[in-house]
Amino acid sequence: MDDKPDPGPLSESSELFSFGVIADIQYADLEDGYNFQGSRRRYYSHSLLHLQCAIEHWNKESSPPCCVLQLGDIIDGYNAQYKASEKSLELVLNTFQTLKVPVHHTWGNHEFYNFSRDYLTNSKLNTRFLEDQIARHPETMPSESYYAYHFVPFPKFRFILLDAYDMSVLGVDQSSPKFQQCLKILREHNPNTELNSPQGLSEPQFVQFNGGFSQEQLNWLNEVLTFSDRNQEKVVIVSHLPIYPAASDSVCLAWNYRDVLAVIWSHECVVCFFAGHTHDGGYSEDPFGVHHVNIEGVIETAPDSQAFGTVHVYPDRMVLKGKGRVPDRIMNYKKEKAFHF
Ligand SMILES: Nc1ncnc2c1ncn2[C@@H]1O[C@H](COP(=O)(O)OP(=O)(O)O)[C@@H](O)[C@H]1O
Repeated sequence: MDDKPDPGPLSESSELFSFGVIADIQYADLEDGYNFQGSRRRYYSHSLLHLQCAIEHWNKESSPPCCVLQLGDIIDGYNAQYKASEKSLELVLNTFQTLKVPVHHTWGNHEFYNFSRDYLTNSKLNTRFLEDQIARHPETMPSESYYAYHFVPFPKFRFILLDAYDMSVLGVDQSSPKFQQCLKILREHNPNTELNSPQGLSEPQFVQFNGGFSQEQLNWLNEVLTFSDRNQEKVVIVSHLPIYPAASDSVCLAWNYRDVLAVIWSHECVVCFFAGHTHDGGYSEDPFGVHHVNIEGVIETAPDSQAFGTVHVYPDRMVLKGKGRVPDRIMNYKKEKAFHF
């Protein structure tokens, strides 16, 4: 199944560590279905078998990954309709229990179709306990009002998990001021009666199934990246929603993707940004040398294929080795920014 050519010559330098990536499992105990347009088949129950295969692969690696990044939408919204949200989540999380390394969970729209933000905060999908704190830098501590944190899986490498539904009408108490504020933003950009429809929009990302980043979260991100720049760290950012138009269907972008890009582009340290949501995947290197990688969704992956990857980290680059429909990618660090160990 993995008969793709090698991703090009690798330099003599040795691998420092690796990590796994997987997106949009969207498990449900249902017959196959289709996406909204009817153009992509969705394999709701087979997605669990895809996850099991990915975990078996990571567990068997001679040099195991340091962790796995689960990019959100772990179970499908249909579970809520069938009152199966908790049962399905338990099944998928029990499968993740067989993984021998930690998993970091990101939250996507389907998390909010099934659960409230409060429920998620108190659930096993909250992996903030895996965060690292920076002593004497309280400005790098995330607030409790969004689900985001950072951690250091290997010296000089910082991973940041972002909350792309910090500003959203999903999962928020409808009587709260935040809900009213988010609904106002959404309505200002989307006059459609059906707020999930991007029809006629000049900014098609303003749909109900997307969300955005609050100024508070962006300020926090800026502080963490400032610390990373100063300490010559390499940074990997993870979010359910993509932020770079050339790597994604425009309907799938975060509402205020430009604001996140502006923060990232004002720093040197960011190597790559991993997202899910766009089930067809995508990749682009932006003009500032940041690699945007959208991982193909498990839910739209046929039983005879696969959709996950392992990223191998070297002193001068990261190499994504994809399985099945996830392509290999070489992500060189910005010029002059390679580590010389
Ligand atoms: N073009 C559209 N017009 C109206 N509703 C839509 C449109 N695209 C998606 N939706 C609705 O938005 C919700 C999320 O869409 P879905 O494709 O299931 O999201 P995801 O890709 O995250 O699985 C669903 O309820 C779907 O019916």
